[in-house]
Amino acid sequence: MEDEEGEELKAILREAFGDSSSDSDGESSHHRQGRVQVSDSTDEVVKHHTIFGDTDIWEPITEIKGLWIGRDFLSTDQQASLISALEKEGYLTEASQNQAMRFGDLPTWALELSYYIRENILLSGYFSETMDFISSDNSKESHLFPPELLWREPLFNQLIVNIYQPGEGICAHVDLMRFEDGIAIISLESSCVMHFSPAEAEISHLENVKKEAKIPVLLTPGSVVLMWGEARYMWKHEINRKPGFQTWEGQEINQKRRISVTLRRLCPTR
Ligand SMILES: O=C(O)CCC(=O)C(=O)O
Ligand SMILES: [Fe+2]
Repeated sequence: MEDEEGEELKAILREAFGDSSSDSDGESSHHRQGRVQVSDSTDEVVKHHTIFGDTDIWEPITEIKGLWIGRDFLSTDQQASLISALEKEGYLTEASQNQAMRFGDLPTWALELSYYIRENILLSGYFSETMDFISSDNSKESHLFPPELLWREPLFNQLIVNIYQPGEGICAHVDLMRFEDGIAIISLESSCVMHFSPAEAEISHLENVKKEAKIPVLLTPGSVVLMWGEARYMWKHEINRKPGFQTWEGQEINQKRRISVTLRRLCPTR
């Protein structure tokens, strides 16, 4: 019975996220523009469409090295599939449950998500096996993810699902050192602003950064945040959803339930 359910879930996820070996997903299961699409003989330049993938979903947060956001990383259908996978796990049943954690062998949906992240980074146009084109700032010429992190196996082996009711958030923190570098956070449901501020102990290592700096990053549903290097070790991140803190471009963001899936890798135990 469990196996059957597992197979069913796998099928749903394959349909939504696509199979990395045969990428035949059409517009129906993929609202954002296709990742693998060739233009017709009219030769018109179709923005967003390249045979190498969606380069334009990725945006560096230029103030913070190693911080990138992939907007519309998951289509509306993919977000719905992910939410139903979380529902099937029983994570969303009780409003009082605000966190679920898994270590080691991740469930199929999380493995699919990990492969999908890797695939998108590889296809992004901001990835090089050698790091030699990396620029010293966090511009478009810099790196989305370092190759040694992208190719580790497994890419992630720990996940946390955070379920935030309106008004709930997470205090400023640097993720625990028991996790390796290279963290991905997928956002679902309500949009919110995550603020980054320099970690006190690291301020002297951060060039041209004032200690009171606070960098807002808008996390929209279906987006993925990639954090590595300075962003992971030298900056704290927080989400304050108390009234008055969630504004973007002068507008208050209506706060409903928000779900995030954080994927990380544990440091090897000695
Ligand atoms: O919910 C989020 O987007 C962030 C979660 C987070 O920072 C954490 O679990 O360490
Ligand atoms: Fe965190």
